[in-house]
Amino acid sequence: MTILWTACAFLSGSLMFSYWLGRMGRHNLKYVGDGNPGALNLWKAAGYQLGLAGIILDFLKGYLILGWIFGFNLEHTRVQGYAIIPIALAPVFGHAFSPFLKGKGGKAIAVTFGVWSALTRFEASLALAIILAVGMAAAKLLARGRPTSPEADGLQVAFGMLLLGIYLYLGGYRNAILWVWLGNFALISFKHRKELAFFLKKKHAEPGGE
Ligand SMILES: O=P(O)(O)OC[C@H](O)CO
Repeated sequence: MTILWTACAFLSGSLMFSYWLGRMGRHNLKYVGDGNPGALNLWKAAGYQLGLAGIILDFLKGYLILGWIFGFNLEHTRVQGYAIIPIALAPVFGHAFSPFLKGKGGKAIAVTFGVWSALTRFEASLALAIILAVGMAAAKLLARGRPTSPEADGLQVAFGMLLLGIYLYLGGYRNAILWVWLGNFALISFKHRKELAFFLKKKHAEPGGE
């Protein structure tokens, strides 16, 4: 059953709603902004109505499938022990490596919120949203109101996910949930590898850098 549920969750995550909404509005998100087939670029290309629809649908494809499989309550779920790990990670991997885009999916931020909403009844998603909002406000202050770079945004997302892991650990979440977080964190870092590499290179290029 675990394999079947994992396959269903992967298929749900691989549905590229933002990308398809963009195509319906004659926008190819591969050529918008950073080329990510996600809701932010849909918003930029087609406006806030479609952008919001993209965010909601990309969120729901993680939330609803896991809610259905886990029964919207992880304390009394029919899925036992570590079986939740592949199932919970499947929507995120589905979006990141969608077969509908020949394996080149998106950065998986919106679906990550859906997954953590289903796993923790919104608690971890709220924590992540607050972490990212505080990070964005701090970055805006540092940039003195100028728009932040895509590299800085990517660093913030990866760092936010790292802080979410600390939050889950301190919150006493069980090992299986912490493994889900580790997989999600690794994937988000991988999908932002160019942005992270930019900062690593910059540090090495600085006088005194190794
Ligand atoms: O991470 P995605 O692919 O869900 O896209 C969402 C937003 O565009 C984040 O930048």
